[in-house]
Amino acid sequence: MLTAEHNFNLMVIFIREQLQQFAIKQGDKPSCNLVIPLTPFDLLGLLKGQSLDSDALYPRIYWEDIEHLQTIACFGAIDECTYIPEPIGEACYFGGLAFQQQGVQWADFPEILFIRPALEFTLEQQKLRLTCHFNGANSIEKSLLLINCLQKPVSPDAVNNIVVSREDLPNRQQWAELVESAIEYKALIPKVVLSRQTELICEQKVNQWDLINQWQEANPNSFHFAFQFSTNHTFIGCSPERLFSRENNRLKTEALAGTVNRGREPREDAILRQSLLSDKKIDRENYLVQEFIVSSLKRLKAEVTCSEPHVMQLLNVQHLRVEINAKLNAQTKDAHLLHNLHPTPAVGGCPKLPALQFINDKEHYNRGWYAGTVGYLRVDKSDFSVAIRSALVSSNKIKLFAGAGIVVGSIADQEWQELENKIHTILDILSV
Ligand SMILES: C=C(O[C@@H]1C=C(C(=O)O)C=C[C@H]1O)C(=O)O
Ligand SMILES: [Mg+2]
Repeated sequence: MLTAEHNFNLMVIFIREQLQQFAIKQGDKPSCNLVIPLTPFDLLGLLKGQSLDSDALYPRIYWEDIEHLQTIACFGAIDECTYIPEPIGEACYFGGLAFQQQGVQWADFPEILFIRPALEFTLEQQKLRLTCHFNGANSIEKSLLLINCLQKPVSPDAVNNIVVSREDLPNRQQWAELVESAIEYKALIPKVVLSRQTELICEQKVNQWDLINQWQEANPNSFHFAFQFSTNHTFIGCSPERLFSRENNRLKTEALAGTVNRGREPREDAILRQSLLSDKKIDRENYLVQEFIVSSLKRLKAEVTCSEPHVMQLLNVQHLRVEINAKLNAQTKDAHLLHNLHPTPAVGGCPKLPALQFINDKEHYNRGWYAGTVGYLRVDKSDFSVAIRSALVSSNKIKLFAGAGIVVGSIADQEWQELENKIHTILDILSV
């Protein structure tokens, strides 16, 4: 175990020695991962410290679950799948699914992408470990190469950038038309979630690691993630919503839908909070999600229970939330869960297919990984967040995404305001 005084270079030497000893014991075809305990340091700082042109260190992934049980930074890949893999042994895959498997044209972000990382730094209960993942010959050499490229962490700074322009797609007028046409379809599609892309151009290049750092400080009770598959684009997010987590055959999921803003003072906040629990339109937004999740799980022969609705408070908004627990059928795999649950009517609509068709036909831009799902898969455990409250960062551009569920009784102006509230935290960080 390293002591706190050891600097980064000593840590690299230490890791190299461990890898070399492991190679002597295992030969060049190791049969298990190598796990090395390290003195804790900041993982966002480690991601920030890496040079953009260290190709071997791509993909770069950051992940923190909503309960803060684990914070993870991954570098490099020893396997890449454009399908949902079924992990065996100690394998772990990080990745995600786009919102819709139709017409995804996001550079670097295909319909499905999962990678098995080469290096995985995991901070858990204040202890840091490095897991070197191996598959076959020369694996240890590959890990050594990556370790030799690693540069020391650089502490995240406050975001200090000026936004010079903003463009909404759809704009306010187009949004009103979109909401109106969704309401015209209400008999066929009782709920559809419509969304907007807001493109900000900043004066300087945006540091995505500083941005996610500040975003997670402002909204700690969320998942925090970043996926960077090449120099050009990083998809980041600070999402309050879980698609599901599974531990062996125990599944946790939720219906999170229905939004009001936070009050300026405690009394107003409490009134708004109460309105979430009593408003009919909000109840409908949420209930349609719950119904979809429960029936999807029952179709997979799971035993399902739901909690009473309660309120989840974030910095600028509060949501109605119902917890759903299930005991899975022994045959159910993560791929079944992903294909059956994603996208739920929290981001798509219901009935699922007509709602997705409506979004595909009418929305003004391509959602890509926004409202998709991101997370990881292992044999015994998997965890996926719904990729909302997310942004695509490239150079000096940030595309911010926000959506709102449209049901009978939705009013375009109020839903526009809901979109504004949902991106408020990040606009605040950028002082727009
Ligand atoms: C689609 C988003 O959020 C979803 C829509 C909500 C709503 O309309 O009330 C609330 C939470 C999420 O289910 C988003 O934030 O982009
Ligand atoms: Mg809503």
